[in-house]
Amino acid sequence: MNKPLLQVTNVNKRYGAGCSHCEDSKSISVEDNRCTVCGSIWACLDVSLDLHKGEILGIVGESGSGKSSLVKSLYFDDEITSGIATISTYKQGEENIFTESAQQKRYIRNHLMGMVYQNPWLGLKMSFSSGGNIAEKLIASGTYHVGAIRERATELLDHMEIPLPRMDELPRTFSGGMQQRVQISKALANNPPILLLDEVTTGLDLSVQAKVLDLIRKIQRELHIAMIVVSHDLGVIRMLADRTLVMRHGRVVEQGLTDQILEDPQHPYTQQLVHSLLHV
Ligand SMILES: Nc1ncnc2c1ncn2[C@@H]1O[C@H](COP(=O)(O)OP(=O)(O)OP(=O)(O)O)[C@@H](O)[C@H]1O
Repeated sequence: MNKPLLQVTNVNKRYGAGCSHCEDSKSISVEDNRCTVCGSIWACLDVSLDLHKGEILGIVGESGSGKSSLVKSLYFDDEITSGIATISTYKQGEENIFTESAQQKRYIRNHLMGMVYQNPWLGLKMSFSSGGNIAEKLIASGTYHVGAIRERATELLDHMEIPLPRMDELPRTFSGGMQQRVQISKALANNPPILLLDEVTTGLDLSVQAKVLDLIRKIQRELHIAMIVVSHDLGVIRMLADRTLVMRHGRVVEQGLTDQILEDPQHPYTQQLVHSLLHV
């Protein structure tokens, strides 16, 4: 198989000062990721994953399992404690992006990745119009021509089924589902090969959620973009992900093809998740 587009190896993310006891990840219980000595929380423990070109990788787990910490670290919103991540189209996949300079990290964020947050206030500037939000991302990645920006914004908003007359309106006046669609348009503005989506449909009404999920599937099919989709909801993961990683207390407890995980979950925690999905 080709080299993964994104390869993450043994990522650890700790909140708190840490101590000699928890430096050894084996001393952290699989039932609780808090260090019993210093109280630090190990949000990610030895997390490794591969993301291939054009695939959707789902990350599922209950609240607090470390999913957001992982994607926020990949987008450099948060610093990791240790670990490696490489992107095959960045410096031939030979540099650990976590140890790059602030300037290089900005380059990676602006050219190689897009991020869609659960909370649209984190991904959008509510005092800019929706077109202005897309312009901001395009300018950050080196597109300055006003006509080209306007054209790209029109194309993206149309793709996400946002009525074009609303391009000049503030997203603060939009519904939750529309805000998420503007956020996705903004994240796609610079054509990144990798899109990170963190609980993007959580909190939306079911019909609105279905529309956003459909649009995500559509853009993945049309643009062949690789995505990491984080959700506590296995139903969302089932709709979107080719492969799935199950996280619990900071650790990856199971991974495989989504269909396989749904049909024959191996870990007791995954069995519980699948059972609750089938019995709602
Ligand atoms: N800024 C922070 N300071 C201290 N602890 C944090 C911080 N952010 C997250 N944590 C802790 O890290 C662990 C993992 O949190 P994280 O948000 O990554 O989980 P999650 O699986 O994304 O859950 P959710 O969907 O509820 O956000 C939790 O125990 C959480 O309390």
